[in-house]
Amino acid sequence: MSRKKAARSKGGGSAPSAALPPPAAAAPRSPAPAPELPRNGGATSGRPSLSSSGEFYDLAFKVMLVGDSGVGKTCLLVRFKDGAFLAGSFISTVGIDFRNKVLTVDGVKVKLQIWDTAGQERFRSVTHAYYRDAHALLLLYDVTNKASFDNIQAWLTEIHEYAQQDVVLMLLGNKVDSAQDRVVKREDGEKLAKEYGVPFMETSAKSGLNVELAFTAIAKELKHRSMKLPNEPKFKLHDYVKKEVRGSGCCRF
Ligand SMILES: Nc1nc2c(ncn2[C@@H]2O[C@H](COP(=O)(O)OP(=O)(O)OP(=O)(O)O)[C@@H](O)[C@H]2O)c(=O)[nH]1
Ligand SMILES: [Mg+2]
Repeated sequence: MSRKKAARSKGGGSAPSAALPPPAAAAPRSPAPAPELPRNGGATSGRPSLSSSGEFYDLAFKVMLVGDSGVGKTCLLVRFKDGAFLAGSFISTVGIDFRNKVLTVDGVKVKLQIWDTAGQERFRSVTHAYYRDAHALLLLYDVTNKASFDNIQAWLTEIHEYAQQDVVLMLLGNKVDSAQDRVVKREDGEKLAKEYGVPFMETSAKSGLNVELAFTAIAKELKHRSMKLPNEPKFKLHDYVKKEVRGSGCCRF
């Protein structure tokens, strides 16, 4: 399993790095959860745990970024983790990489271990092995690349085959800052998401639009599933995303 980045046609740039945890096993569809991170979702213990970066957290979940090569998975992760954009460079991810971030959700510290997968076909067998331990998947396409949108159906088939049935899934149309190059309309993304019953939002790793929101929404859903309090109303991810996207002023970059 390599964490290195292979330089692609558009030149150099920095990439996230961290010691890569291995998948629990190579065989897909076997429902054995990783002991550290129980299925959707579980506290690691009754007490807070300490992350490798020295931050305490109450709950930990694995989130996987998937989608065609070049849609902006690595940039989305870097934007979320570091608040920066890897401008002008495209260093295609090799295999899989990961970064951790601890969020505070309704007063609870939630650690997201975010796995950044390679979109290139040749690494597909590597990423397959990681699906089954993912608590949530962010599936990306690029609004300036029609093929990446057309491939969403194939990605959903793959997800259906390899991920857990109860995995939290969200569709993201990235690069909305590139308004002049847009070829996939927001309505098309909305329609596809509705067809498959998944929450949807448009994002920009470049401007930061909705990046925090996408991860926060996932963390909220996982936290609510894990810590359902009596008398607490059910958290509805779809409704939350709709409300927050409207509030974020979806089309300002
Ligand atoms: N304009 C714009 N460009 C972006 C955005 N996100 C990523 N890019 C650019 O798109 C290219 C690909 O981004 P990456 O994040 O490396 O793509 P990836 O999905 O990780 O690709 P693989 O690792 O090959 O799967 C880079 O040149 C980025 O600078 C965005 O939101 N807006
Ligand atoms: Mg990448």
